[in-house]
Amino acid sequence: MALSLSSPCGCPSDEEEEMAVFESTAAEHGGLARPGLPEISVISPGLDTRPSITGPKVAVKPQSCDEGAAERVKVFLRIRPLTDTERSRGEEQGCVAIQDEETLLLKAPNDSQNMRAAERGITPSIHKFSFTKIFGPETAQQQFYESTMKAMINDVLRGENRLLYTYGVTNSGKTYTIQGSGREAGLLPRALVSLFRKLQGRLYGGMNLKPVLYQDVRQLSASEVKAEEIRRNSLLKEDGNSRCTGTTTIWDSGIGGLSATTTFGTQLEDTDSVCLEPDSLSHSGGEDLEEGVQFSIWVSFYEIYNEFLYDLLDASPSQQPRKRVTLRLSDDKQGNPYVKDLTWIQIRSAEEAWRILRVGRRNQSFASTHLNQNSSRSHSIFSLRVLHVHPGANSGQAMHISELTVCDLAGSERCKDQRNGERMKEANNINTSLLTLGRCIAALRHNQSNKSRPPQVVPFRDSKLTRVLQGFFCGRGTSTMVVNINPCASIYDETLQALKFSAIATQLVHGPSTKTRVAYILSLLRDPTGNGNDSTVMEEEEDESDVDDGDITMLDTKALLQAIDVLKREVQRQREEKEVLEANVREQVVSEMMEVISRMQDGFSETLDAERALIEERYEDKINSLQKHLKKFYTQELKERDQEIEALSAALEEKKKANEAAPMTVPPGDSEGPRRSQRVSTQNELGRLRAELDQCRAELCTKTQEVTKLKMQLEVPGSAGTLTSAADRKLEEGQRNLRQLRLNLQRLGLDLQSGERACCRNTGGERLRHALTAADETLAKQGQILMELQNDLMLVKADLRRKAQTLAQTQSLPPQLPPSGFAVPSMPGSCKKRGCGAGAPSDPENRPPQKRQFFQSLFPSRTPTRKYNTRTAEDANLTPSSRILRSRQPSPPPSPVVTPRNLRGKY
Ligand SMILES: Nc1ncnc2c1ncn2[C@@H]1O[C@H](COP(=O)(O)OP(=O)(O)OP(=O)(O)O)[C@@H](O)[C@H]1O
Repeated sequence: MALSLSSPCGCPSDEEEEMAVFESTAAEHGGLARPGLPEISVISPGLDTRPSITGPKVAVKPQSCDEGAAERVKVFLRIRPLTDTERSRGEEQGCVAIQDEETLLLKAPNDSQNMRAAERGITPSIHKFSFTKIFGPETAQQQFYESTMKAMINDVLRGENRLLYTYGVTNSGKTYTIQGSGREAGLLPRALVSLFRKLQGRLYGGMNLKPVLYQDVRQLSASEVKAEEIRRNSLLKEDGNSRCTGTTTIWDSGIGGLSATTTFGTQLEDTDSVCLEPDSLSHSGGEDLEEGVQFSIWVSFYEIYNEFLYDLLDASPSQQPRKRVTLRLSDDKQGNPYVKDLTWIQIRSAEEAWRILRVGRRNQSFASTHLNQNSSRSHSIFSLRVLHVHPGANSGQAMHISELTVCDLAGSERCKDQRNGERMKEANNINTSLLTLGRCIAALRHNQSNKSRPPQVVPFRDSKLTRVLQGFFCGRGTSTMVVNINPCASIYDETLQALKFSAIATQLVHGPSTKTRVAYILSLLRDPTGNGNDSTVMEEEEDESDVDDGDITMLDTKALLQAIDVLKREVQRQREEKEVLEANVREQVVSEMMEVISRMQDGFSETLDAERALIEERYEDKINSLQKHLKKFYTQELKERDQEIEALSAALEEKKKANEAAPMTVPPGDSEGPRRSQRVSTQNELGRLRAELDQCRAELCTKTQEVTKLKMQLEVPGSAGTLTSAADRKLEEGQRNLRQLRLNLQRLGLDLQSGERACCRNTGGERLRHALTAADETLAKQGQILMELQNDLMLVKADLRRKAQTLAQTQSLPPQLPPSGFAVPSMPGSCKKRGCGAGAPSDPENRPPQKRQFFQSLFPSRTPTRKYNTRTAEDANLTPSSRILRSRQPSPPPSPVVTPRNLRGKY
């Protein structure tokens, strides 16, 4: 698994530093993931904690080479356990894994946005984070307190300012961590108990010293003290009243510390019933406290709700609900922000502190959201100020003031998940202030790591939250962050964003006091070039003349005008810087978009290719099946044709044999003349039909070749659609031709059959005439083929007419006619064929009796007076059909005149 780049020396360059911040904060601060991301992103607190390319990350304890001994901001991670309901919902998918005490692995579940982005190659699916310490779900409250907050109490009592704030997605356990639930007291009650145990016997008895402004102390007059006393008592009474009206209230601040069990009919029920086990707090005395100093403890509690500040300890004597008064934020002379008119209550025990806290919690904004039944809709800030009072000093003079602030931030959440308009507005405000906090931390980090460059303006003023916490980030105290996460898979993406945010905080160091705005302006006046390279000098100067430097009213008009000029230049410079930055960002956006588009293009063309291949495959299958069917069909057709042809050939052959055998069996005689001539004529006809059959065969062969050619064309791949349609057309044409051929063949077959029938019946004149008439009709139907026959027929008819006329003329001249044996020369051929010629056998024995009778009855008056044993030239020119027709013509009757009409009537 590849890891992100590392610097082997452990001291990264400015660019690398920026990159680390960019990588860890890109998503929530509008940054961009860079192309070519590794599979795993590594986000670690140490500037010198660098992942190795070849091996696993080696976490090195923070030791910056250029930051000396500056202490790093502590960021603790706490993972809350899954509830039974969450388990049953299948939220446990192992997306949060503790690698060691400092390293956490986040693996994107399948249905997360992060996984979808990872699948597109935009971001890694596994993230590695490092923290000061990681606490798993099994961590007890006491253990967590000891590792995180216990030391802070000592620091505060030593006079230092400390901030602890929780950060995380909604329902991740922030309130549980700060306040606790049920018997599991959180950090704050434990800290209060611990503090007062340390201060046993060291509390300042008076109430005349009160914290004011940012960190000032004011001596109160007697009447003011009285007013303070009344306010304090009323608050404690309020808590008492609440307890009395509740069903069960037990408050015990006995030896074991603080314990309370309260059951209210409100949503605060759980959090109000916090208790500490007697043995959970080890005794820790105040041995290390400054000798002789007494301590006065004051607390305040307020919330930032929808960017408005509300005092949670603003006791209402009437107990009637009234419109809440918003508080204002002001700056003191040094430009330090403070909450104006905030209620500060002096407390003398942990019990009192806790009771005050409970009163405040009752005023706090909670609501039920889809993720948390009792969700904090505001950032709540509980502050505890410790006045270090020197007994030797003038009455009421505080030697020093220190502060412990515990901030329970509202959980970040997706606005779109909120269905209620009010909840959505709250979520929006929460997210905006958290975003500003992130931007402040990022700017601070940038300024710390890029000292050679002009400092960025830290946008503390952009939200109320960052303004009130500003001092802790600017050197007037230190901050500790507790990141709470919920290991549910369904909120993985939000958890990832929260961790990325916290990753920047892990890179912060507790620097010396940074400049306030006034101080910043003054520094610019001292160094009009605005290089900002005077941090060390400024810090030293600030220490010496803090008050003087902060008073901008000391400057005269000229200096102020000069300051304005310098500021204008600074604004111009920063604007240019931003423009360059924007151009870079745009460039990166464009290049990344281009990459995404090209990836999409690749994807589309791949899909297109696959589709094309699929369609081609389908069409090839279709063509193959079409070819198969056509092949089958034509094979069948050819087979049938072959069979028909074979049958016809066999019939022809048989007929041929029969015809060849006929002259040998039939003895020559007078009556055989016409039969033979008819047979010859029929044979000729058959010969002609055979020739036609051969021609048809040849045609069939050609068609078969065409079909084969078509088949071959069908087998040629490519341009399937056109080829198929062309093949279809050709095949249809071929089929039509074949059908035509089949018809022709059938006709020919019929002709042959009728010819054969005629041949068989050539002994019966009438039947022969009928057969020939039928053949004639059949032949007449063959338009083109019989055209010639028709012509011939016309010729023959013309000839007959002529002969009939000649005959008529001859009969009208009796003396010129031969006496006997001379027949009318009407149709020599036909006479010859029908046995009327001189060469015809006259012996009645040689003729078949029935046939001779038939001929005699047919031609009763004819005598073979004239021989037609030789063919005339006219005969030689006759076509077979003409000859058949002539043979069909009977001998002229003995009537004196034979007209063509009469002859035609015979037919
Ligand atoms: N470490 C823990 N052990 C047991 N239960 C816990 C733990 N952390 C949180 N819970 C439980 O999880 C639920 C949500 O916790 P909590 O209300 O503290 O979340 P939150 O982060 O403050 O939410 P929001 O931001 O919405 O106020 C509570 O029921 C709480 O008791």
